[in-house]
Amino acid sequence: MSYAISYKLSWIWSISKGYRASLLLYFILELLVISLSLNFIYWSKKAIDIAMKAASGNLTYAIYIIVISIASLIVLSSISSYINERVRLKLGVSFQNKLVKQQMLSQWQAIKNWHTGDIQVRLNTDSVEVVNMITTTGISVILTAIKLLSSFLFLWFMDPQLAYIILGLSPLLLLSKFYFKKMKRLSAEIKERESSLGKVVQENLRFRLLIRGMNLFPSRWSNYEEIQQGLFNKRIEQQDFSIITQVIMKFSMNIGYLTTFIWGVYRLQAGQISFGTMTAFLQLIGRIQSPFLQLVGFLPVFIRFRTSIDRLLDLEHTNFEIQKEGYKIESIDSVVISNLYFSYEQQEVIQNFNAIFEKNKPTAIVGTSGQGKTTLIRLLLALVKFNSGNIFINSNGEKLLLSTEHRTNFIYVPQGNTLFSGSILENLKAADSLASESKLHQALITACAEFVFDLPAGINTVIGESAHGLSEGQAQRIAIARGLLQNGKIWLLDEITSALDKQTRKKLITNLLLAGKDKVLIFVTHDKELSEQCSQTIYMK
Ligand SMILES: Nc1ncnc2c1ncn2[C@@H]1O[C@H](COP(=O)(O)OP(=O)(O)OP(=O)(O)O)[C@@H](O)[C@H]1O
Repeated sequence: MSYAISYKLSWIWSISKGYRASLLLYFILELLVISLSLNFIYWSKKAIDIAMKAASGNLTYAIYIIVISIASLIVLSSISSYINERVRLKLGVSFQNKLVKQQMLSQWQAIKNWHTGDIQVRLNTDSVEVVNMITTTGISVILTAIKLLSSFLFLWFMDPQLAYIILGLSPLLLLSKFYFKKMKRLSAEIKERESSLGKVVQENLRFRLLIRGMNLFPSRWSNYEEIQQGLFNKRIEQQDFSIITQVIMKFSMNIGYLTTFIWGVYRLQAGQISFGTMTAFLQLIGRIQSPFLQLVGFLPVFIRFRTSIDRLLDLEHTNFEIQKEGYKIESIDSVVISNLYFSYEQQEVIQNFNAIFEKNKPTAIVGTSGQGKTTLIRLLLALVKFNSGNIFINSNGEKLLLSTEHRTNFIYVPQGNTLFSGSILENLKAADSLASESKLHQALITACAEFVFDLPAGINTVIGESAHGLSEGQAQRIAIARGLLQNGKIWLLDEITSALDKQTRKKLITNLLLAGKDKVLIFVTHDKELSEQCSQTIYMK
């Protein structure tokens, strides 16, 4: 989507909050550097003229000023680069933190619509593009324009005719609509292809074993190669276009230099200018041409920046959950659902659903695939909002309307493999960073995960991405232990016995029913043995 310029500007302005003073200081220092460098040109011209007896004055004094100008120039430009680097890094981190946090809090619509590979590309490349523009490139553009203008005015004061000739020779055609349009199109196409590549790479790597196992390697590889080739072709097209524009630029730049040189030499011979003025001409032409070249070089960066803003704004324009501090409820008697309706977009998944989940009375929720069991869990965890009806928690006779702040009272063990890469201990500590050794052991024992103690590195065993290195049943039991460490009074356990053998399943059910006897227990399950041991069974159909 393309956003209005005023909207983009106010967005950028908001990103720079907290860094504006440092950016202003950087800008002022760079301005000083520009004026010092012009001062240097003026005094070098003067020194040469004094030395050639073309002007009167004190040569030692002129040299003194030249040395001071150069020394101050070095000091000031070092300080300004230091400030700029710091701001760039700090702003980069805070901006990326904000974006990652938003994405971690995104609601189901965004999760469904946005591929993590695409999000990663946007977070890693587009955010860098925006931060660089705010901290460095944007200010450099203004400074370069000032440099160009001041050098041009300086030259104009010395020789107006020459100044006009140089201006006329500048490759202004590069600022044409054609150039902008083509660069904008190429930049958008490249970014789109980068996102597509990000998606395929992420999935091809995540499922690499499965892909080979399912004999899908040839098709997934050719899919990858096709996208990579498309991206390569677009980059080549952009490179060729840049090279052609650079050639045009260099050509006119050299003509500009030659013109100045010939013009100066003839005027020097005719005695119309001094030798000092001639050297100042040659220095100034460099000082006009190089900022001009820089300004033209900024154009593709600027075009990429505009595309990046659109891409990041698209990402930001998704729905996010407002973070609220968790609130622990002292005592929970029951969770009540009444007349609940919920739909994903057009599809109604839950209609007029009613249930009471009481403590000491474990509930089994059963139903065929696609009936809305996982959706019900999402509703209980306030991860999705229902259309109508109510969910409330009964606590000592008080009815608390369910909201995200109550999530901290839940223990949720999702189905499947949900361990993070790192050690088993790190996974457990993610739930309770202060858990004592005995608490960790107890959780593992209740979850029938004693096998952890027999591993060569025990609880410090490192597991790979998606719990690589553990069986599905083992990963599931560690995930249960992790859930148990959270001290919630409402337990939501989704298909926790699906990957276990009969004996372990039986033991796990006994352990959980015992450990959770004063809790509100809700099992989503296809396991008949488990549902038979529950006080009530709710069928979803
Ligand atoms: N993020 C989503 N966006 C749109 N529709 C969804 C989404 N998640 C689930 N659905 C739809 O909602 C319906 C219920 O899905 P849900 O995952 O709750 O079923 P389930 O009973 O848990 O199934 P299973 O036993 O297979 O896990 C399905 O028809 C599914 O297509």
